[in-house]
Amino acid sequence: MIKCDIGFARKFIEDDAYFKARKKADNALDQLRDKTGPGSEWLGWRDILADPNDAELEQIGSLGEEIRAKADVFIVCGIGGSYLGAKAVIDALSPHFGSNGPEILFAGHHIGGKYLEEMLTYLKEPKEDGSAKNIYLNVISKSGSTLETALAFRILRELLEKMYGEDSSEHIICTTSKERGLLNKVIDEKGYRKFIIPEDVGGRYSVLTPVGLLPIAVAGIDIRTLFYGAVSAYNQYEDNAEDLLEYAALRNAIHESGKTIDVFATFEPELTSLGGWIQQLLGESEGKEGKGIFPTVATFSTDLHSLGQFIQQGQRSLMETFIIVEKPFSKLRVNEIEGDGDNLNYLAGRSFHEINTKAREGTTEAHSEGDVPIVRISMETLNAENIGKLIYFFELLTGIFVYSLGVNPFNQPGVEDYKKAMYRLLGK
Ligand SMILES: O=P(O)(O)OC[C@H]1O[C@H](O)[C@H](O)[C@@H](O)[C@@H]1O
Repeated sequence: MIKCDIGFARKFIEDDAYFKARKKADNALDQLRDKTGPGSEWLGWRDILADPNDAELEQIGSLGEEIRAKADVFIVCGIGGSYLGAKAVIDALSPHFGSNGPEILFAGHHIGGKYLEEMLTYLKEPKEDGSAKNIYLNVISKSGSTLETALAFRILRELLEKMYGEDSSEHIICTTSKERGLLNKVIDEKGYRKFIIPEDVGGRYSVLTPVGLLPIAVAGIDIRTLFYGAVSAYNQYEDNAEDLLEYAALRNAIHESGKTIDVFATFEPELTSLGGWIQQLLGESEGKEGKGIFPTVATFSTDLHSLGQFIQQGQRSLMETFIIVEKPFSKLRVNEIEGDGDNLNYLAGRSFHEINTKAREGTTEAHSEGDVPIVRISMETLNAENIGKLIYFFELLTGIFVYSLGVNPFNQPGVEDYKKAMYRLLGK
């Protein structure tokens, strides 16, 4: 179960304001369930959990295994919702160093030429035994026309065609919409394998579709456990969404009170990328019509040594949301040394988990005293099931909170503005 504790934040909000916001949250949940809110044609992220497609999970799982067995390198080519979810889950559940399967690289998520150039060089370099790397490429784009992704795909596709000739179609898997978009033209031409992104699931809500699931499976993570974690959260909140309603109401009341920034912070470096996924999910959903609380991401205690000063004493425009793992997932303890030259023997025998927990408790105390409302979201252990639950927790929270602001959570009209200006400047 995902726990949500608003206790450290609730005291910053008057009862009247909270109960008013709570009413809005209750109505927002009704709108989601009855499909009566704006953008209700985009609620497929709920439907896929209400009626799981086991055959597709099986198919993605076995392709993931096949690629794991064959590939040295697997490239995820996508941007925004087409890579952030996969990266979040993979980083949360994979080893930091070394690899237990193909090396997973990301491309198509920016226009940095040096990065792509160096990637090409790296891909062409032989392995230690002198043989060529076996490379697989998963291009992921619902629209098929996103410039960053399309450009990287063009460059990488050329390399794979040079390396594998006719067989290159074996090495390229496309994840895109059923019929729309330019990628479908290329798929028809070249015969690439294809996975479909349901029309009614927007990019930032798509991690539990083939968009996220194939890369996650290639990383060796059990996608069924992940997916069914989300399914159990779905069932739980269909039954009782009290926690989420409280959190959405509180966030709404904090928004009303004029706070403009929510720092999504974790004390576990494994969860930094999860912050990136939450940032898009909430940010693109709520940031419209002059409304929203800007979601930003921090990893503590690292960033307490850079952003901590501002959070403690800078402009009081902040709230924080801590993402917590309760149980230790490392055994490391502090060793005792003779002479205690570094004065750390007082910690000897204690685990890093305990020290990290004290850092979190100390931060909660200090930031609360600095008038920063803190919400604590926690899972008991870091595993695929709980990450699945957390994914649905934040998807549903986003839907409820953004509807309670009176905003459509499922479009992103503002993103087009930079694209239009860029295309004009490029002479498209
Ligand atoms: O999957 P794609 O169509 O390439 O879209 C990738 C991303 O870019 C867009 O500009 C949107 O703002 C995002 O919501 C989306 O996730």
